Amino acid sequence: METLEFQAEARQLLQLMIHSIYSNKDIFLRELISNASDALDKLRLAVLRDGVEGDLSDLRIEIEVDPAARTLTVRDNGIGMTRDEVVELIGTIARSGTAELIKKLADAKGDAELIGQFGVGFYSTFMVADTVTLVTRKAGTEGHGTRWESAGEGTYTIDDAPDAPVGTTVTVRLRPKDEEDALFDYAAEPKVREIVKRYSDFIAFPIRMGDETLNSMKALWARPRSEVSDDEYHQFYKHISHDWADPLEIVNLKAEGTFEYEALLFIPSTAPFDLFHRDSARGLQLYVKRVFIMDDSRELLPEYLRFVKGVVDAADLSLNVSREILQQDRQIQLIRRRLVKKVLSTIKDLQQNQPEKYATFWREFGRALKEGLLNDTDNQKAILDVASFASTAGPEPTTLADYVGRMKEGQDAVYYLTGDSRAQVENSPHMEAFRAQGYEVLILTDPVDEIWVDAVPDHDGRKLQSIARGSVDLPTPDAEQEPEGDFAPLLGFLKETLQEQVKEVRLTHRLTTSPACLVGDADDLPPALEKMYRAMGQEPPRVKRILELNPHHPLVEGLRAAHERQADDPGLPDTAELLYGTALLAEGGDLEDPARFAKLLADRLARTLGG
Ligand SMILES: Nc1ncnc2c1ncn2[C@@H]1O[C@H](COP(=O)(O)OP(=O)(O)OP(=O)(O)O)[C@@H](O)[C@H]1O
Repeated sequence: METLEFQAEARQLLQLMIHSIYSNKDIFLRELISNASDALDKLRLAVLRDGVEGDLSDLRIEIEVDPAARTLTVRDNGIGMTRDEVVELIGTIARSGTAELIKKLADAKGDAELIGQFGVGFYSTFMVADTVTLVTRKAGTEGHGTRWESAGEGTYTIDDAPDAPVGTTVTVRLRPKDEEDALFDYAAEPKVREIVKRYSDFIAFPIRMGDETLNSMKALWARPRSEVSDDEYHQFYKHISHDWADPLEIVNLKAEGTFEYEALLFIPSTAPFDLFHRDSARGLQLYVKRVFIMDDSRELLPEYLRFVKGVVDAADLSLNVSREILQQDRQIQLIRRRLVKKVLSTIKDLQQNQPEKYATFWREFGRALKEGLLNDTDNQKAILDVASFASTAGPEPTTLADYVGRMKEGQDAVYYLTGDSRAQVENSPHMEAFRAQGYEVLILTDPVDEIWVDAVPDHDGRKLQSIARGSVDLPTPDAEQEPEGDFAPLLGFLKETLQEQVKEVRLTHRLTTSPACLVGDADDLPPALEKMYRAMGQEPPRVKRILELNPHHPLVEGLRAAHERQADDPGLPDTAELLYGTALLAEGGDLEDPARFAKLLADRLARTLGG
C-alpha cells in the first residue's frame, strides 16, 4: 500500500468540501451517478468503436445502502480506471485557473454560485463522508484493479485490488446525520429514491437499488417539450454541464427528412470562471441514435458560442465518427449553421420579450458573443442586432437600433470611443465637443471591442465612427467665432518641434475645455491595439498620431502669442512637450519618459511660483 499526497489545489478544494461551503449536500449522489453514467457511455463506445473487449449486455448503476454500517455505495460496470488514471484523475485537478478560483472561493465563503461554475464532481462526496473508498478496474486490461481511499485530509492511500470486477465502486462512509446542516440520512432508502428521481431520472442506464429501478431513463431531447417539466430540463442541464445553477434558457431543435437530428441546448445563467481561458472545456455532446459519441464536440458550434451547453443527437452519422471527420462533414456544417441561427434568434427573443433575462445574458456572455463579429461574418448583422453597448445617454446599455432612434438631425454615423473604463472614456478630451453639442457616444471598454470595430464598417448603412480617429465634422455651433490671429506659424513650429511624436498639428473643434488632444487617422492602428501587441510581446509598427489644438484655450492662445513675440524663445519647446504629454495623459496613454515630463512640469511650476 502506498500513501500519496493530493496536489495542492486538490487539497484546498477538498478542505472547502469538508467544511462544506455548499448547503445542498444531496447533490453528491448526483455527481457519483453522473460519473458512473459517463463511465458506461465510455465503455459502450470503446467496445463498439475501438474493439475493446467488454460486456454491454447489462450496463447499469447500482446503489446499496447499509444503515447499520452507515455506508452508501454506487457501483457501475463501466470503463473503470487504471492505477495511473486514479492517481491522475482523482488526485489532481488539471483545469487551468483552478488556483485563482479556489482563492476566490475561500474568500467568498458559502458562495454556491462560484463553486457551481467549477463543478467539483467526485470531491463533493466529502461534504457527507468520513471516508471514501473507490475500487476500480479498467475494461480491456489484464491484471488486478486498484483500491483508493481517503478521508480527504491531505493524503490518500492506493493499493492493489486483486478481485475487483470491471467498472468502479465508490463507497461513502457517511458522517452522522445533521439535518440542521442539511446533512440528511443518505443510508435511508427513501432519501436515495427521492434524490435519484429528482436529479438523475433521465440517466440513460438503469439505476437500481435491490430489485427496483429508480429512474425512467427517457432521453430528454427525444421527448416533446410540452411533456418535460422545467425541473427535469434543469437537472439534465446540471448533469451535462456540471453547473450547480439552473440554466437561463432552454433551446429545442428537431430536424426531420433526409438528415435527421435533435438538439437540446442550454444557455447558462452565469459564465464559467474559465470562459476566457484558452483551454477551457467547450462544445456540445454528440450522440448518434441515443448512443453517446463524444463530449466537447467543438465542431457543432463556433467558438464565440462556447458558453452554450447541450446535446446533439444525429441519426445518420456513423458511430465511428472522429473529430477529424466531423470537421469536414457537410451534415455537421449544416447542423452548426442551424444551431447558430437558433441560438441567436433565442437571444433576440429574450431581448424583445424578457429584458431581465436578456440583461443577465449580456452581462455574462456579451463579451464572448462579440468575438463573433470578427469571426462569423455571415451572422455579423444578427449579432449586432442582439448586442448592447454602454452609452453616454445613460447608465443602461443600449442597442444600436435604439441609438439610431435617438440620433440627432443631420447625424449620419454611430459614434463610439474605446478605452479601459467608462470613467476614462467619459473624461477623455475627445468627448468634449460631442458632449457639449449633445451627441450620444457609445462607450466600448472590452478588449475585444478594439478589434471588432475594425471588422464592422457599418450597421444598416450607418458608419460606425470612432471619435478619436479621423477628423470630426460636427457642425460647429459658434463657427462664426473663429479665433483671432493666425495660428499657421505656431502650428509649423509645433510640428517641427514634436516631429518625433506626431505627424501633424492642426486646429480642432472637438475640444471645449482641454487645450489639446491626440487623434489617429482613420486607418491607423488604434493605441489600445498597440498596447495589446506590446502585452503579447510584439513590437507594433510605431504609429504617429495627429495633435489637435483647441484655439479657444488660453494655453494655446498664449502659446501663439508667445511664439509671435519671440519665435526662438528657449522655453517654447518645453511648453510644446508639456502640451503633448498632457494630451497623452488625458486619454489614459503612457508617457514615453515620465521622469522627464515630471521634471519639466516641476521646473515650470516652480517658475510660476517664484515669479
Ligand atoms: N465511476 C467512474 N468510472 C470511471 N472513471 C471515473 C469515475 N468517476 C470518476 N472518474 C474519472 O475521474 C474524473 C474526475 O471525476 P470528477 O467527478 O472529479 O470530475 P468531473 O467533473 O466528473 O470530470 P468531467 O468534467 O470530465 O466529467 C472523471 O472525469 C473520470 O475520468
